[in-house]
Formats: sequence, C-alpha cells, structure tokens
Amino acid sequence: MTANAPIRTESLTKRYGDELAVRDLSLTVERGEVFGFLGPNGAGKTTTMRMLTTLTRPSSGEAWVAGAPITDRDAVVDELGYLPEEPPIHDELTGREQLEYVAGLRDSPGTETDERIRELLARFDLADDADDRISTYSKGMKQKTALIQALLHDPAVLFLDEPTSGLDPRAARTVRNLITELREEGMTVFLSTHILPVVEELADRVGVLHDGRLVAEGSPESLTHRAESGEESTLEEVFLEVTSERPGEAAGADAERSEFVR
Ligand SMILES: Nc1ncnc2c1ncn2[C@@H]1O[C@H](COP(=O)(O)OP(=O)(O)OP(=O)(O)O)[C@@H](O)[C@H]1O
Repeated sequence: MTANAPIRTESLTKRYGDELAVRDLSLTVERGEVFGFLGPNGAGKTTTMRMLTTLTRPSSGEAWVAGAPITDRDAVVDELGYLPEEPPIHDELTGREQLEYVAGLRDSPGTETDERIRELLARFDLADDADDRISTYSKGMKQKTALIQALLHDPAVLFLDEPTSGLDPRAARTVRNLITELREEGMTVFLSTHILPVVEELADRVGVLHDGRLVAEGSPESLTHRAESGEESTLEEVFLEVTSERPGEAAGADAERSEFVR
C-alpha cells in the first residue's frame, strides 16, 4: 500500500547555503487523501512543494510522486497538478485562451482538449465568462481558472498552495467544495495553508512543519485528542504548541511536544 503511495518522501532535505529549509522529511500520503500541510511562515512548506513538483532539486533524500522519482521530471510532471500561491495566469488573455495556452505547453491541443476545457469551465461555473479577459475576473474567478489549469491533464495528485487565501467567503467556500469533490473522485491532494479551519474541514491527515522539520503528523482527531488525559484541544492549540520555541508555552498547552510527534 505505502510503497505505491501517490506521495512519498524519504529524508528529503533542502539546503540554501548554511540554511536548512527542509530537514530530513519523511512522509507518505495515501491515495484519495487530503493531506493538510501546516507550518509557520518560513517553515519550509513551499520549498517542500517545489521539490515535489520538480521545480527545486533536493539537496539530499528522495521522493516519489505517483510512483515516479522526482528526479524523473517528465514522468512526475504528467502526474501532478500544481496551484502555486501566485498562479501564472495572463490578464490579457481570456479564460479559454489561458487554458488553451497551458494545454499547448503540455503539447496536448486538439478536440479532446477543447472538450476537456469546456467541461471544466462548465463544472467550475465559468462557462459564461470564458471569453472575457482575465483582467475583468474577480479573484475567485482567477483562482478557479488557475485550478482548472492545474487539472487540465487529469493529474493523479494535486498540490495546492494557499488555495483559498485572499478569497471572499463565498469564493473560498466554492474552492473548498471543489476540493471535497475532487477527493471524492479519488484525487490525492497535498494542501498547504495557514487557515486552520480549512484543514479541519478538508484534511484526512495533517503534517506540521516547523523550522524545516516535521513536528507533528496524524489525523486532525488524533492530534487534538490527548491520549493521556482524554482531553480535547483545538488544532490551533496543537499548532501553537508544536511550533513554539519552548514546548508548553502556548495557551492551555500542558502536554509534552513529543506526544504529537510520530
Ligand atoms: N530560493 C531561496 N533561496 C534562499 N533561501 C530560501 C529560498 N527559498 C526559501 N528560502 C528559505 O527557506 C526557508 C523556508 O521557506 P519556505 O518559503 O519554504 O517557507 P514556507 O513555509 O512556505 O513559508 P510561508 O508560509 O511564509 O510561505 C525560509 O527561511 C526561506 O527564507
């Protein structure tokens, strides 16, 4: 099961000069899971995503996406969709032109692609706006366009960096619902965000990165339930505790940090 996991890393490490941005990261995400990737600013989340999406080479360690080693860029890129925090979309194009352009980059023009674009535009409720320029789109419409372009080639694994940040509540709800639907269809989703309620709602499992290290991992329930005392804490309390410089300093934190570390 785990050997064929859609995402697997072993001692993945990235060093920038003297700085260790990601240290010895080993984790597995199973098929159909939404994995919530949390961590304070500068923890190493984006660096991890950039390694897994082949945009940055690891300094050491290994990783596989959909069974392919991340050193095999062509194989990995076919299997993944990536929504970065600032998606590359061109304001001067229409939504449809943007999607055709991205499909062309992947060398997949043709009637099948046109049909897929039509299908996704309809599904994301953008069909009526597809021939307007992106410069006229709201932030939510731009984000949906970026999500469609990440899904165009029907990837097995989707990497999302802050997919709801900056969206109004209705647009954020739409994006969250779409993620839920994709998971129900068997998509594996690696979701990095600072918004804890998004993780609470969507994630089957959570990993917390602090200073490049994985300091907690498990289902939201297993992280918030304190086995020793039987008490419940919130994900926010857990987050504050495992990412504090001094264990136990967060409000209400009374458990050892090691309780959360797997
Ligand atoms: N290209 C780079 N060159 C040098 N250092 C970098 C580079 N990219 C990231 N870093 C450093 O690596 C560390 C991790 O950064 P990263 O952007 O991965 O964190 P993050 O968890 O995504 O943060 P945020 O939540 O603020 O986006 C930071 O200390 C950052 O300064």
